[in-house]
Amino acid sequence: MTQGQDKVGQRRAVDKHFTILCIDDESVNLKILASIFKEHYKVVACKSAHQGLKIALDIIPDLILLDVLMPEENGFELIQSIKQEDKIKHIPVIFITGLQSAEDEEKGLTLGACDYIQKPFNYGIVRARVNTHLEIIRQRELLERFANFDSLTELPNRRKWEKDIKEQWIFAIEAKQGIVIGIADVDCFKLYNDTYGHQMGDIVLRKVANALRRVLYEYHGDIYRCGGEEFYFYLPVNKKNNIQTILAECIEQVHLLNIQHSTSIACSQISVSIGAAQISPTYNTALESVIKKADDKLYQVKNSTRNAIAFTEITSDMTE
Ligand SMILES: Nc1nc2c(ncn2[C@@H]2O[C@H](COP(=O)(O)OP(=O)(O)OP(=O)(O)O)[C@@H](O)[C@H]2O)c(=O)[nH]1
Repeated sequence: MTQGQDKVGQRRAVDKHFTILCIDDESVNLKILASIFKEHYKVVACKSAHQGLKIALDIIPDLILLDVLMPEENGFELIQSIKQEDKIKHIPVIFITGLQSAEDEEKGLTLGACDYIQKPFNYGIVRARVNTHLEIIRQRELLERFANFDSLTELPNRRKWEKDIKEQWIFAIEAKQGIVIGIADVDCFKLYNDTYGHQMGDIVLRKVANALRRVLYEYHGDIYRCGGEEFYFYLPVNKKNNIQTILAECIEQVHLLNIQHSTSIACSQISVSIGAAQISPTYNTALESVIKKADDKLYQVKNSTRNAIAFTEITSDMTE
């Protein structure tokens, strides 16, 4: 296989993650659309607006190709229903229709369609227009990724933390499950930079991030880089997770990196301090107060030995 072919192959593999939902009451049109797109995208076809809405809500496609004239509910009515559903209102809809007047086209676009293609259509034009809209989605996904990730450690960043922790918090409340919120901070990192240089410091941050992530992922938690050498994390509490053991494993895995730190006052190797708070939250508990408790605990360790854990279990009325 040539390098060029390989690239095309990779591109196709990436494209396959897009799903196009085609809604048209004519089987022959659905067959044509499937034949145009099935090589590069996943195509789901359906023959009525009612069914189309149900499928869209179920599979959340990346793009919808929609006929206008259909028995019972028509495409103009369906797009209005789509735009009222939070889960799918962002999905681009392209009308493919036999209606050829400027008024109809204006109506379709005003109702929120991103494009309007008249039948009989040219295969190449349909393909090009669909590709353009999927390319916009691809770019948006890329931007979102960059906006949510820290390029040095490849961990999600503070922006993502703020979004995810709210979701995890709500999940814990509804599932009546405990959650641990923690902060891990590299010890004497300024001294490390001063002794070994900033570039070596960057390598340490990457390695520490990786070591902590490996442990927390194993127990279905997640970790975020929220400051220079400060990592926020959460862990779900369940019968299988012994929290104190997991936190001790985090400390241990950082030790096992075996990175010498001759000027540290905490340890002769790179180490982290961890502050963490466990709670079974209710709608009356404030997430910020639990993060503050974890921060207080971290402060406590930093003011003593460092290279250790300070953990507290708090009740939903915030008493320890
Ligand atoms: N190499 C590197 N250093 C960073 C980065 N972000 C922050 N830092 C450094 O991290 C150091 C943090 O210093 P301090 O807040 O004084 O904390 P510390 O020296 O780790 O001391 P304790 O937390 O009290 O143990 C500063 O010197 C920052 O310059 C980064 O991306 N790369």
